[in-house]
Amino acid sequence: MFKIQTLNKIDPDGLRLFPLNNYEIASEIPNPDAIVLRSFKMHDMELPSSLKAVARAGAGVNNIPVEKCTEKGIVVFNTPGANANGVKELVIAGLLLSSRDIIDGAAWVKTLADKGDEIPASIEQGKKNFGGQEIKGKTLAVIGLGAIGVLVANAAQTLGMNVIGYDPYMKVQQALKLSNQVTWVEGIQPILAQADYVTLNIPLTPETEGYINKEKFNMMKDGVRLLNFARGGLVNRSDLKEAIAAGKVSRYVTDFPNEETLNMDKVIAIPHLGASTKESETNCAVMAVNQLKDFIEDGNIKNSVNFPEAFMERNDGARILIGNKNIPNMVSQISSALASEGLNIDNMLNKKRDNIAYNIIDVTRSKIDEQLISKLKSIEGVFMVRIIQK
Ligand SMILES: NC(=O)C1=CN([C@@H]2O[C@H](COP(=O)(O)OP(=O)(O)OC[C@H]3O[C@@H](n4cnc5c(N)ncnc54)[C@H](O)[C@@H]3O)[C@@H](O)[C@H]2O)C=CC1
Ligand SMILES: O=C(O)C(=O)COP(=O)(O)O
Repeated sequence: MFKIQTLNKIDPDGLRLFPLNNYEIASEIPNPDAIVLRSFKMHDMELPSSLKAVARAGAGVNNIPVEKCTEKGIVVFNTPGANANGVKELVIAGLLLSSRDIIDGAAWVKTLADKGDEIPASIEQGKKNFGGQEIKGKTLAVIGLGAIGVLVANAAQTLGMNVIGYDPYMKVQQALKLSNQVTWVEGIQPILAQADYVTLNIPLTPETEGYINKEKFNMMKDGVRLLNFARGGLVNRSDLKEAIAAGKVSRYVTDFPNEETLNMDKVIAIPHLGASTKESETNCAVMAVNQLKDFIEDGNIKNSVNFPEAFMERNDGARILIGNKNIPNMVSQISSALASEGLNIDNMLNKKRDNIAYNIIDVTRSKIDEQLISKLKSIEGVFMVRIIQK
């Protein structure tokens, strides 16, 4: 029986892919093999020694102590692109909310509820206070051309916007999906200088914390509209406050409000709804569960943020999974240890990512003595060993 702990409510259409004869799923469960979560912050959590994997049903992994997981041999997964359409649609809504005074106008019109027959005339009289501008013909800068950024860029382009994009680390698969009407800009200064609207679609990492600061605001046009559907920490709060007060930013639309931004003028605050659609929740949960099952049952890795991609067809024997530091002489020590136990390697995969290597080894024997685990773990540099018996 594998034990799965859920730290957020996970879409049932995903969870039901865990066969109940083989999996126990609960929000509180001792010694879990794996955790599935959405935005729950795991940083203060003790990582149980039983934990083999963490699956983020979503994109951002800043709520997970990824480095600590890697040290403990815990594989962290996310679900790239699975909620990108949900976020794209809300970013487009954000573009419109920042352009037309829909929110203030809708709040004002409610105040007329007791005015009876005067309502239509009052509306025509008062609507002049809620005018706006159109997005057609305006320039949108998309910062981060990943799963979300590319969808936003393409959609905004079809709405008649002049779309420019910036992403020094863009993946080829994303480049192939980007409309050829979107202009690629090399530097952050030239892209911010041209933009009437800026949308942030980059991850929050130690490098991007406070990415939009005084220096970047100074590169922008006066009256720019800034959209942040990525993470609150990307924007320096006090610099934002100054930029709004100075008229540099005419609207800040964010899916990640906090105590300060909620109390600022010109801020449209949304309660982190980007991925809160049935479609995105199902897509993320299904992808997370399938990836997790493939890892727990067969050791294959797809869409991990800390381990290399690894897939090998199984034979009829047992499977040994080994994580080790990416240093010389590991494979020969591992195969000597297996040979000393009389194990014959049938098939082997060795994949590397940054400082770590991951091995999938199929042997001809179907049952292996679990003592092999401590023998392999005694090799300097090996930090994770698991045996999947046939
Ligand atoms: N509001 C919401 O509910 C949601 C928010 N998000 C946030 O959006 C972020 C992006 O999501 P996806 O597009 O799915 O991820 P992704 O990984 O497909 O795309 C991120 C892109 O940002 C680029 N990038 C990284 N650092 C950069 C920098 N300094 N300058 C320019 N580009 C940079 C990467 O090269 C990549 O192409 C997530 O990390 C998450 O924080 C994601 C999903 C839902
Ligand atoms: O996928 C992401 O990065 C998100 O921000 C979505 O978060 P959620 O799953 O809605 O808590």
